[in-house]
Amino acid sequence: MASSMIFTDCSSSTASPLIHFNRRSSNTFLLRQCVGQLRLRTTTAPGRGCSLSIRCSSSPNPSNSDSEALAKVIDGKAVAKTVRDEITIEVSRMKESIGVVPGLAVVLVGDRKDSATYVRNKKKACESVGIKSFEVRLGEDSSEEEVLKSVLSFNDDPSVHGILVQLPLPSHMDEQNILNAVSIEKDVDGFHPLNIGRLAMRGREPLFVPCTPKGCIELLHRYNIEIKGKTAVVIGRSNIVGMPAALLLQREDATVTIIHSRTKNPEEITREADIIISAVGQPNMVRGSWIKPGAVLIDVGINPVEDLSAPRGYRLVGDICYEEACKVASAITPVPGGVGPMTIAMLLSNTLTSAKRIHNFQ
Ligand SMILES: Nc1nc(=O)c2c([nH]1)NC[C@@H]1CN(c3ccc(C(=O)N[C@@H](CCC(=O)O)C(=O)O)cc3)C=[N+]21
Repeated sequence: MASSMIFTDCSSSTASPLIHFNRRSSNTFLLRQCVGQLRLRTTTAPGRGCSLSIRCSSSPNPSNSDSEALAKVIDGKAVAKTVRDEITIEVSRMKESIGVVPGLAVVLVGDRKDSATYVRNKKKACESVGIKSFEVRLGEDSSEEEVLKSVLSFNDDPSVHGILVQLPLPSHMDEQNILNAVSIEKDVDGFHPLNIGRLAMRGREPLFVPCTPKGCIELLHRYNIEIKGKTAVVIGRSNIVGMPAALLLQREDATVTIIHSRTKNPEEITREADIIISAVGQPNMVRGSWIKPGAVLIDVGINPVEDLSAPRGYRLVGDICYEEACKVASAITPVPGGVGPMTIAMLLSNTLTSAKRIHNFQ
C-alpha cells in the first residue's frame, strides 16, 4: 500500500536508526490536512541518541521503565458506541412522531483510498443509527463548479440535513470557496467561517461545532473530568482541530495556551498543563518528560508507522508517546480507539441536531 511511514519505536530503549519513508501518502498527508503542519525541532538529548520528535524509547531509568501504568484509559470506542445508541433512540423517536429521517450527504472528490475508507465508515455509522446517507463521488479532474453544483443541490434538498465535503480536496480546487457554499444550517462539520466566528465569541452560539474537537470535550465530560479553572495546552493550531479545540476549552472556562511550530519552549509550557490536547500528526512527539504528573491527555494524532509484524504492514500511533505518558498521566486516550471513533459519533450527533432544528422537533 502506498503510505508514508516512519519507523517508530516507543517501547524499546535501544537506539534504532530513524528511517523515514516518503512514499507520498495518503494517510499522513491526510492527517496533516486534518491537524495542520507542526514540526517541533526538538534537539537530541545528549546520550539519548535518538530524534525525540520521532522515536520514543522508554525512560533510561530502569526502575521507571518497570513501573506500572497509572493512567486510566479513556475509551473512545466505548463512548462512541454509547453515543450512537443514544442517537439511534432519538432517530427512531423522531421518525415515529413526525415521520422525518435525518439525512447526511457526503461529497467525495477524487480517488484517494483513505478518503474512500473514511467515507465508507461514515456511511456505515449512519446506517447503524438509522440516519439516511447520500453520496456524490466526483473524479479527481472534475471542476470546482461541479463540486459547487452538488453542494448547492444538497443545500436545496429537504431530505438532507447535513452536508460534509470530504477533505482534502484536489489541489486545483479552492477549498474555502467550496466550504463557504455549504448552507450554515447544514454545516455539520462546523467548518463554515460563520460557525467558527460564533464559536470564538462570548455570548454567541455556533449552529455546529467541528466534530473532532467536540469529540475531545465529550470524552472529558463523560469521564467527569473537570475543565473549569484548569490549565489546558492545545498542541497544533489547525482550523479543523487545534484552533476550535482551544476555543471550546476556553468556553468551558479553562485557561488555554496554544503551542505551535514557532513556540520556543513547548516542553516547558506543556508541562504546566492539567489537560493536553495534541493534534499535530507527528508520531510520539509528546514525551513523558513533557507531562505534568496527573495530567489528562487527549491524543488526536492518528499516524501510520511501519510495523512489518502488523497485518497491514503498519500500525497507528498517536502524537503522544503512550508508553511513557501512561506512567505519568492520570488519564489518556489510546490510538486507535480514542478520538477517532468519537469524531464519527459527533458527526452523527450534529446531523441529528440539524434535523431536529430544521423540523423544530424537541
Ligand atoms: N470534511 C471532513 N470531515 C472530517 O471529519 C474528516 C475529513 N473531512 N477528512 C479526513 C479526516 C479524518 N477523520 C477521521 C475520522 C475517524 C477516524 C477513526 O475512527 N479512526 C480509528 C482508526 C481506524 C483504523 O484502524 O484505521 C480510530 O482512531 O480508532 C479517523 C479519522 C475525519 N476526517
